[in-house]
Amino acid sequence: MNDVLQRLAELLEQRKQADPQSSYVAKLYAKGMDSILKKVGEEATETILAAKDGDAQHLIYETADLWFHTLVMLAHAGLNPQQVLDELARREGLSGLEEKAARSKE
Ligand SMILES: N=c1c2ncn([C@@H]3O[C@H](COP(=O)(O)OP(=O)(O)OP(=O)(O)O)[C@@H](O)[C@H]3O)c2ncn1[C@@H]1O[C@H](COP(=O)(O)O)[C@@H](O)[C@H]1O
Repeated sequence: MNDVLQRLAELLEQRKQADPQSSYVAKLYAKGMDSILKKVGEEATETILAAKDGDAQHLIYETADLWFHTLVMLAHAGLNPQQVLDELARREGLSGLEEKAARSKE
């Protein structure tokens, strides 16, 4: 896994024991999955708006916020980024149409 993702995933695990008063992530965990998902939705909307405004730095910043909140979501669900990377790796060998056909059989 990419070093930054690995370090962040480890930090997000450690934050499950942290005081919500001293940590943004611990505060999000304490609020629960619905609040985390609300942040994911807000950050997705902000990313879309940034993609449309044509400012590359703004788009990078908002995408980082979106990725970060999806990592918090995965951690709260007991999952880690490696599992998502493994799924992307599995798809590497398939064309988009093959992937679509495999999904329709599920
Ligand atoms: N990468 C991030 C990161 N990206 C974004 N954010 C926070 O996500 C929030 C983004 O939400 P908004 O843009 O809506 O801003 P906001 O109005 O302040 O957000 P809310 O308080 O309304 O939720 C901001 O508060 C940012 O500070 C992050 N907070 C933490 N991290 C990483 O997580 C680690 C642990 O953080 P703590 O738990 O706070 O120690 C940090 O060391 C960082 O590596």
